Amino acid sequence: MIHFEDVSVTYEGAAAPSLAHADFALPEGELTLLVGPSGVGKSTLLGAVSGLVPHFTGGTLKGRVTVAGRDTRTHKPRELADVVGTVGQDPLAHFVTDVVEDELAYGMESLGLAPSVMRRRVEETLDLLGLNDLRDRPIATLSGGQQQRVAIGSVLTPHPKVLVLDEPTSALDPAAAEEVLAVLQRLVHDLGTTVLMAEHRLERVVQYADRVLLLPSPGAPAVLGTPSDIMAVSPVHPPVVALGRLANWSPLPLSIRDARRRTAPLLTRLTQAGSGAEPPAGSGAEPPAGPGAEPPAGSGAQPQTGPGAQPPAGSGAEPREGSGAEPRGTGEGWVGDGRPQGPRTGPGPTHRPGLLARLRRRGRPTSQPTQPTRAIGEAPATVKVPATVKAVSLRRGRAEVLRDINLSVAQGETIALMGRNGAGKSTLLATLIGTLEPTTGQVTVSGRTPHRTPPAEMVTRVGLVPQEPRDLLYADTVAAECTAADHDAGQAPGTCRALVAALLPDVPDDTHPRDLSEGQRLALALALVLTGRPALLLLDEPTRGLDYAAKARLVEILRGLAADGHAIVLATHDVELAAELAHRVVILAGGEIVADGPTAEVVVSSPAFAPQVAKILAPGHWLTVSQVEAALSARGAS
Ligand SMILES: Nc1ncnc2c1ncn2[C@@H]1O[C@H](COP(=O)(O)OP(=O)(O)OP(=O)(O)O)[C@@H](O)[C@H]1O
Ligand SMILES: Nc1ncnc2c1ncn2[C@@H]1O[C@H](COP(=O)(O)OP(=O)(O)OP(=O)(O)O)[C@@H](O)[C@H]1O
Repeated sequence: MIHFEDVSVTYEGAAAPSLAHADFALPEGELTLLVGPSGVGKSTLLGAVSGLVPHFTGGTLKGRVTVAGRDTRTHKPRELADVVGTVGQDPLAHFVTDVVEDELAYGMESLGLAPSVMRRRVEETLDLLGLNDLRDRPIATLSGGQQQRVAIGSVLTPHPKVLVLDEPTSALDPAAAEEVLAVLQRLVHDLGTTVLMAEHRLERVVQYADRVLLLPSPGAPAVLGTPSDIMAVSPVHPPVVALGRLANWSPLPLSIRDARRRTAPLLTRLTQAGSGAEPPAGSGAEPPAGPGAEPPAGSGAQPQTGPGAQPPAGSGAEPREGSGAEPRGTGEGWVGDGRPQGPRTGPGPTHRPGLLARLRRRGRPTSQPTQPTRAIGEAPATVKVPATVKAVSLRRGRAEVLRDINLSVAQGETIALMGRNGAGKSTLLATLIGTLEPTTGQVTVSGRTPHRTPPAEMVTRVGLVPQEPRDLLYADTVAAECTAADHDAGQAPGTCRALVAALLPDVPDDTHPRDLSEGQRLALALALVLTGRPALLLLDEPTRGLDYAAKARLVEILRGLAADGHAIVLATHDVELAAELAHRVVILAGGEIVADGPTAEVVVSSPAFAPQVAKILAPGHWLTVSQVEAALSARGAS
C-alpha cells in the first residue's frame, strides 16, 4: 500500500539528507509504528507519504514514494486526500472550522460525500472518541487532549485507506490513548485500513503494532521488522523492554502481560536484595527533602520532611543515544484536504491567546531587578511554601471546571497533576500563574495573589511552561528571545543564554524559534521561564514530542531545580515521567481533587496511572527501571 523506493529527502540549504535511502513496502491492512530518536526524520518520512514533503516543505525528494499506486511527487496532497488522512504533531495547526461537529464533517464535505453518510459517520465518530458531550463546543474552548481527539476524529470520518499519524496520543490521558489505539486497531482489522504512526511514548503503542519501522540515527536507512525484533536493537524502547533487557528475558516482552509471566526469578533476586515489597529507597514515595521545607498546609497528604528524603535516585532509566533534534524548517501544516498547509505562521498564541505571554511579555518590568542576579546553583529563594490554593472554584462558560480545590506546594517539592483530559489541570495551573481568576477561594503564590499582582513582580515567584511552548515565543531568533527574557526578569544580560546553552548545546543564536524541533522549543521555553528563577515552576505536559533521551535530560534538570529548592508542579499524562520525578501525585477528576499523596501510594494502585514497572512487579513498589537496576546492583555489591 505504501512503497518507498530508495527515497532520500534533502531540505533546502541542508548539508545532508534528513531521510536517506529509505526502501521498504508497507502492506495494506497493517499498523506500522515508526520509531526513532528526535530529529531522525520521522515527520519527514510521514510527510513524504502524505505528499507534504516536498510539496509544502520545499527541498528535494529523490527516489519514489507511492501510496495506493499514486506517486506522491506527481500528486499534490489534495489529490491524495481521498486515500490518505493525516494528523500532524500540532492539532491546532490543523483545524479549519470552529465547532467540533463541523470539524468532523469537514473532510467528508470536501470529498463530496452524501449528507446521510456524513451524518452517520459524525455520530459514529463522536461515540468512538467520547466526544458526544462536546459536539457543539467551540474548538478553542476545549482542553488540549479534547482537541487532539477532535483532530483524530476529523481524519477518521472520510474513512481513508491510509492513515498517517504523528504522535497521535501525545496529549491524551492514558485511558483515552488506549481508546484511540483500540479504534485504530479496529479500523485496521475490520476495514483493512493501513496505519502508519510515529510515536515517542512506546509504552502506549508498541503492543498494537503489526510492524515497527525504525530510523536508528540520522542518515541511517530505515529498518522494518516485527516489534520484538526491532525492540531488541532499538535505541528507543519502552520501560517493559528496558526491564526485559536488564533481566535478560528472551524473547523480549512487549506487553505487561508477557512480562508478568517472567517476573518470578527477578522478584526473587530483588527480594533477596532486601527491598522486597518495601518501597525502594529514593522512590517517588519519598517526600521532598530540605532543611526548612515545611509541610504544605491544607492539602490531603502531608509530605514529611527529614533526612534521606530525596527525589528518585539515578538518572533516567532510558538510554541517551540519539542526536538532539536539529533545527526544523517550516512546513508544519497538514492534510491535503484543504486544511491549512505550508509554513507555520508567526509565533504567539493562536487558540489560547496570551497564556503566559500576557504575563511575561506585556508586563515588562519598569523598575530594576526585583531580585539580585544569581547564577544557576546558587542558593534558592527562601520561600518555604511557595503556593497555597484554598477552597478554589472556577467557572468557565457554563461549567464549573474547578471545585473546592485545596492544595499546598512546599519548597523543593515536585507534584504531578494528573487526571483525564478536561479534568481541569491546565485551569489549575492558570490560577497559579494568574491568567485566570478563581470564581471563589484564594490562591497565594509567594505571598501574592497572582491575578492581582503585576506580572513583573510575579516573574521571580512563578513561571509557566505552557502546553504549547510556542505560546511563549515571539521573537525572530533565539538570541532575541533571551535578551527579552533577561530584561523581563531583571537579570544580567547573558543569563538566559547560559541556560539555553546548558539545555540546547548546539543551537546557534540566530535560529528562528519556529525552526526548532518540538523538544528544542520546549527547552527554549523552559530556559526563558527559568531566567526569572521562579520559586514555583509550572509545566503543562512537558514531555510532548520528547524522545526518551530528551526526557531523561529534562528529568535531570528538574531534579536539580527541586534539589535547589524550587517547587515544581507538572500537569502530565506521562505516567513514566511522574514515576521518575514526582514526590507527590494529585489526581483531578471533574475539577475536584480525588487523590493526593506520595507517588508510589497513589499510582501503584491505579490501573490508569501506574507506570509499566509497577504493573509488572506488583505487589512490589518499584516504579522505574533505574530503581530496579539500583536494587540489583546493591545486592551485587553486598
Ligand atoms: N521543513 C524543513 N526545513 C528544513 N529542515 C527540516 C524541515 N523539516 C525537518 N527538518 C530537519 O530534518 C531533520 C528531520 O526532522 P523530522 O521533523 O523529520 O524529525 P523527527 O524524527 O520527526 O523528529 P521529532 O521526533 O522531534 O518530531 C531535522 O534535522 C529537522 O531539523
Ligand atoms: N473557555 C472555556 N469555556 C468553557 N469551557 C472551557 C473553556 N476552557 C476550558 N474549558 C473546559 O474546562 C475543562 C478543563 O480544561 P483544562 O484545559 O483545564 O483541562 P486539562 O485537565 O488540562 O485537560 P488536558 O489533559 O486535555 O489538557 C475542560 O472540560 C474544558 O473543555
